[in-house]
Amino acid sequence: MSAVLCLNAGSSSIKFSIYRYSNEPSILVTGAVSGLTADQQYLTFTSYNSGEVLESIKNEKIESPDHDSAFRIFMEHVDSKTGDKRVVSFDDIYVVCHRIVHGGANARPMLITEEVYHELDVLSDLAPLHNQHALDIVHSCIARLKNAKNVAFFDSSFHMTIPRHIYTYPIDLDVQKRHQIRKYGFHGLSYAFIARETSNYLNVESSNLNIIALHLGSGASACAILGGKSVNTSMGLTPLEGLPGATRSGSVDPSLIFHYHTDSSRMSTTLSKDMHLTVAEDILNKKAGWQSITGTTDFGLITKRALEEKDELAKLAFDMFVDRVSMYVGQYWVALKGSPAALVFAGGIGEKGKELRTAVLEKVSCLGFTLDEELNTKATTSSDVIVDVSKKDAKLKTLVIHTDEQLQMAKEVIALQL
Ligand SMILES: Nc1ncnc2c1ncn2[C@@H]1O[C@H](COP(=O)(O)OP(=O)(O)O)[C@@H](O)[C@H]1O
Ligand SMILES: CC(=O)OP(=O)(O)O
Ligand SMILES: [Mg+2]
Repeated sequence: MSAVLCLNAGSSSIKFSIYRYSNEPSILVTGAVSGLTADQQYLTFTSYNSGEVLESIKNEKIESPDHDSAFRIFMEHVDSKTGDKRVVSFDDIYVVCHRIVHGGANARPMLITEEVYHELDVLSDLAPLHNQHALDIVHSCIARLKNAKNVAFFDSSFHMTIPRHIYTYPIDLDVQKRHQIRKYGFHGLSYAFIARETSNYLNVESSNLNIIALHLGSGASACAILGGKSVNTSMGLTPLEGLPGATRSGSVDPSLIFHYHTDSSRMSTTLSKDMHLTVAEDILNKKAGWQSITGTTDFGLITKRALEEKDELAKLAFDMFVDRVSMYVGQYWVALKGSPAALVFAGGIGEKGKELRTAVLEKVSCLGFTLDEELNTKATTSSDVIVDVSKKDAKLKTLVIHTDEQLQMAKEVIALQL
């Protein structure tokens, strides 16, 4: 048997899937380790035999300090037998697909050679919560799966269709050119998955598909898709721009950092003159976001505290997120000339956060989007890839899509016959 291993190193989780290598990839093993930015990590793991569940572990508490150790734990499970059966052996793995968040201006997947590895290593600074973790895993795969090819899939590739006046920043053009500074955008594998699934669901040719897509997880972004292509997205040079995340500030006034001083009651740029730029970057990427307001990275918990326990700071974080997300829906409504066919929610929060969807829909209902509360509740636990949560006969659809970056990579690698 020939198999494809797909690895998706997110900022707070790592997701893994192994498929049989065939025209329509069929699932053999899938799993995730979540909570990598929290005190406790959880493992989920399911293996299948001809579509039937063979072994299932749900949210088992584990200790995993980083992405690479989570990957090792997953591989130990793959290697262990259930009864006398092993669903897939390491020797079966023919190709490993790695989700690499920052791929520079590369529009296509690349076979990872030593040269490509170093090229990606250089980009690590531009995705400080992602690229290095993914590259550590590439390293482990090269050492452990000696027969397998390693292919890099870039989250930024999907956005290479964004027009120049949108991807250009209003700063010195020579500097931008010299340092390849531009809006790149991320979550592209998820948006490619969403675009394909929505186009099938709505029975609209991909070249006619206009949607606003929201990928809301530990990192959150919005994307305007016009004619099946990304024409704008909220993340930028790095995944820091745009919406706030679990530990990321999202867009703030760039001067704010010069006034950021925890030990002084006075505001002055001279007080922060000793703040090194990497410290600033660290604060905005790792010590900001809703964790800095509420003390937790768990948006499910924030929602519960905000709406059930009436916790003031949780409510503040919740309302801030709803505000920022709704503003992008408005902005992209204009980008799509008022003609999107659907608003799509995806990512950990987009898929599980029914309260968040309700709150965002309240804000954007003036545009014509609707939400059926019963379907909204069902969507969170549904195993369907797409759940239509709009009201009956709504012209504009509101959809929840259980996005799957691993399956997107598997389909692409098989189509490319890599
Ligand atoms: N019931 C829930 N309601 C809202 N958010 C949730 C819920 N369960 C999990 N989440 C959030 O989903 C996020 C993880 O999203 P995910 O897209 O899986 O992760 P990553 O960004 O690491 O890829 C976490 O911030 C978590 O708090
Ligand atoms: C790009 C990004 O922020 O990804 P994730 O949400 O998986 O951390
Ligand atoms: Mg993710």
